[in-house]
Amino acid sequence: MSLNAQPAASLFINGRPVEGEGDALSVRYPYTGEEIALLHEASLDQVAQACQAAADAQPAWAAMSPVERGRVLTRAAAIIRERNDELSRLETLDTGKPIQETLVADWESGAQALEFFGGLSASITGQMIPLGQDWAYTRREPLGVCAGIGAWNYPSQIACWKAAPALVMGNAMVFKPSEETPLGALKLAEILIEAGLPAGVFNVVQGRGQVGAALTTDANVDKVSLTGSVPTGRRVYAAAAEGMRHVTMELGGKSPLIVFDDANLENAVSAAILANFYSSGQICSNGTRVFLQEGIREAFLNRLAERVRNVRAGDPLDPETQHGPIVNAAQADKIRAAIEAGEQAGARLVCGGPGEGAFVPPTVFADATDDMLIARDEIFGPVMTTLEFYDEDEVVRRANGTGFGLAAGVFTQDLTRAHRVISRLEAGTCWINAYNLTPVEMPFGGVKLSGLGRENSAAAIEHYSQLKSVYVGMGDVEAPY
Ligand SMILES: NC(=O)C1=CN([C@@H]2O[C@H](COP(=O)(O)OP(=O)(O)OC[C@H]3O[C@@H](n4cnc5c(N)ncnc54)[C@H](O)[C@@H]3O)[C@@H](O)[C@H]2O)C=CC1
Repeated sequence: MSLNAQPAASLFINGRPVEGEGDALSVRYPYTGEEIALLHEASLDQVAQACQAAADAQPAWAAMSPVERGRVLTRAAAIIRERNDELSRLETLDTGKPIQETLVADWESGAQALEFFGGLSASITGQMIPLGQDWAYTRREPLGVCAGIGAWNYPSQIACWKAAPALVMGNAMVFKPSEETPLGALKLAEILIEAGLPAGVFNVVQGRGQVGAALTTDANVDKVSLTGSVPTGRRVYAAAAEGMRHVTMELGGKSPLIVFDDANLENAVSAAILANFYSSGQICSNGTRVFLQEGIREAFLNRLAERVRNVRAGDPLDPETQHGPIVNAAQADKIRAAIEAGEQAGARLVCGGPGEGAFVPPTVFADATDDMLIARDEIFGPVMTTLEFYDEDEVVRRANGTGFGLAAGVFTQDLTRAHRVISRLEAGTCWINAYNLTPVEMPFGGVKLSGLGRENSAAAIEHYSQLKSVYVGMGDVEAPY
């Protein structure tokens, strides 16, 4: 079967495909390394053109009624669902993630975001504030042009999660996917046009960090929403600050998953698998520090090793495959270096290891300590670090002993302990007796270095709009002289 995934052109500006005038960008299928498309980055002029197209198109889009804007998004969701098979295959080629994942978790999650915000659109209202004779009201207005910058692990989902709330509020968007996974966003641009979005409201530029930096500081850009690493987040936030631009930062993590002695063992093991190995571990909210209370530790590790041994790794396009390759060789090397550091520091390898070529197997460390690199750094690969603990206060302190604060999970049958512990954890997105479920109805985002702002749910609306307050005088104006 041909793996050719060459799009009509590299960029999408003002409603049509446009070829990039910048450096070449080779897109490779992570499983075979084969080139599936050859794109070109946007030149800096083309970044400015895309932002200008967005600025020109935005006022008319914002002037449409909310129900009309919502309808466009709802139609786009339906088109995505009709083409889910084809889109998921492309997502698998772009990312290397198993087709059994992309069929249910990528475009489908994007469609849910479009559906959710499309439906919410018409019910977003302001406030009426009585002031005696006078009164005031508030209007929720668009910001203008929003820049979206994505990571490579969930490229199409990220594009939809950013586009849906931005567009529904009457903003226009220029989106730059990760240079590793540039294909899905181009499909989203086509689908939105087909669904009735006016030309120029959603544009796609391609490129590496330099293109992202130009987008962040373009004079037409009012907001930047980034999904990426903490170092990139720092740079983008600082650059955006110069123009007083709004930001949403969805950054990395090293999240704790705490398993108390009384937890349901099988569910806790399942959650730890979902928290570490889905998408070959390339998920920002992963619970990569698994704290095991001493009484459950041995049974947990035995059962985990038993289940991980059954994983089916292989060709991501094979529907039976559960574990795919790492996105590229550089990332695989980085993961292997972390595994080596774990072994050298004296942590015990329970299962897995460095693997070969594009593949790193699900890897579990035991007997780790908090100061080891594998317990401190985001590895962004299938590496779980387990740590032993004795009591609640201790585990809360250790779980919070990180600069990150994206997510956290607790497994226990004790209702009051579950809520007590969660309330003390410094994390933006938490789970009790579950892990890594991110329904569109629930706000998603981090605290501390893991970012600011929230995606999904009605909370995202606040981050893609600004409030105007209007005081209405109903009587005479009294002045002192
Ligand atoms: N919190 C969240 O929702 C998520 C966070 N992530 C995080 O993303 C990281 C992995 O993704 P990567 O693509 O490796 O991240 P990255 O930080 O290397 O790149 C992210 C994006 O920023 C762009 N970029 C790089 N330098 C830039 C600059 N100076 N100005 C503007 N844009 C720039 C890149 O081209 C890319 O599109 C991990 O740390 C992961 O935790 C990933 C998925 C979800």
